[in-house]
Amino acid sequence: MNQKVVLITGCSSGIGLALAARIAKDEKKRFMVYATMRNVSKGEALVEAAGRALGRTLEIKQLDVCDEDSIKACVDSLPERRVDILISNAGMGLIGPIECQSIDEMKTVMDTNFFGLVRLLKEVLPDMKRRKKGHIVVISSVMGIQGILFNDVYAASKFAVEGFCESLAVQALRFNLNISLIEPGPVITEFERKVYDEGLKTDLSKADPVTADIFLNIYLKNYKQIFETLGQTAEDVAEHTLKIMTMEDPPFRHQTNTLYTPMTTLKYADPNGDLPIDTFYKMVFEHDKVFNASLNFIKLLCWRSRKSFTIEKDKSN
Ligand SMILES: NC(=O)C1=CN([C@@H]2O[C@H](COP(=O)(O)OP(=O)(O)OC[C@H]3O[C@@H](n4cnc5c(N)ncnc54)[C@H](OP(=O)(O)O)[C@@H]3O)[C@@H](O)[C@H]2O)C=CC1
Ligand SMILES: CC1=C(/C=C/C(C)=C/C=C/C(C)=C/C=O)C(C)(C)CCC1
Repeated sequence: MNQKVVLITGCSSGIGLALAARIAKDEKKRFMVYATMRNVSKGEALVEAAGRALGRTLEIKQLDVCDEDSIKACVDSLPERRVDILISNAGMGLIGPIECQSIDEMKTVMDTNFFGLVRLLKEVLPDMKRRKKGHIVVISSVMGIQGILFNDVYAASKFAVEGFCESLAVQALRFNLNISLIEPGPVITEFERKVYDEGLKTDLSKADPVTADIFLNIYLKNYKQIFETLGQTAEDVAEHTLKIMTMEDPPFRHQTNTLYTPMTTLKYADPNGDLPIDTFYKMVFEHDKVFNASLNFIKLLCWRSRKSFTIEKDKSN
């Protein structure tokens, strides 16, 4: 059997966990999955989700994307060090006014989200080039193409990921390698809870009252509602990723959330870059009118697309 070897990072929860379990349970058994996490004692949820696939098409391994030695040890432990599909998923969020965040906190975000990917590729890319075969799939974000209020450093880390991959993609093509960026909007995972809880704990004493007010009474106040309205499940993102992984000619970018695309389209619609900034300004600061109206409009779209999906499904039965 010609199974593809898949290495995924950050599989203790969320998208990584859902994706590892989904592809390990592939009906055609097309994949051998090495699901990695920095702390293997957190593997219980994945063990449960993987079920009978554990020990057959899925193995759990230790890998910390911030530790070069752990990446090397993990790749060295694979048969012939072969990785056909690398899924760089491990990541973390950070929200709040920059004047309330330490440089060390910011460095940890860059170190995990950006240098984590760089370290992985330094270990895996030379072998892929030699074999002239491989697919690098990176869980980026809509924030890899568009900044969002109070996500300054997180968005910067995902922009770094995107610039890095866009540069590398040309060279990769010369070696018959593909790179794909998966760009989810809000996804309901541990990420949301961790970021929100940390956000609530932010020491706002270094922020001026206006900034503190915007963060607490606009951003955090609407945060949960945004995830409830627009949020996708990790399983849904896993399905999108599987589709991209199995394409003959995979795209460089793929957004997973059609409810969010009106927002990212603003970026491509205006070369001056003012349209998304002005629109977000209105959505945030005239939020009573514009923001709620926008969310209600998106909810309506969501309801209609679910309805048409149900009708399509009914038709096909
Ligand atoms: N949730 C969302 O709204 C969105 C998320 N994303 C991206 O999706 C990816 C997955 O996030 P998501 O599943 O939502 O969040 P989770 O918090 O559920 O999962 C993040 C995973 O990354 C792991 N991780 C963090 N640091 C390291 C490290 N140094 N080495 C190895 N693993 C590490 C975590 O491990 P541990 O349990 O040990 O902390 C965890 O397994 C991230 O890259 C994120 O930026 C993109 C768009 C939207
Ligand atoms: C929709 C929207 C907003 C919030 C978006 C959020 C919160 C997106 C989160 C995305 C995530 C978590 C991506 C992870 O990589 C604003 C700026 C409040 C107002 C403008 C419209």
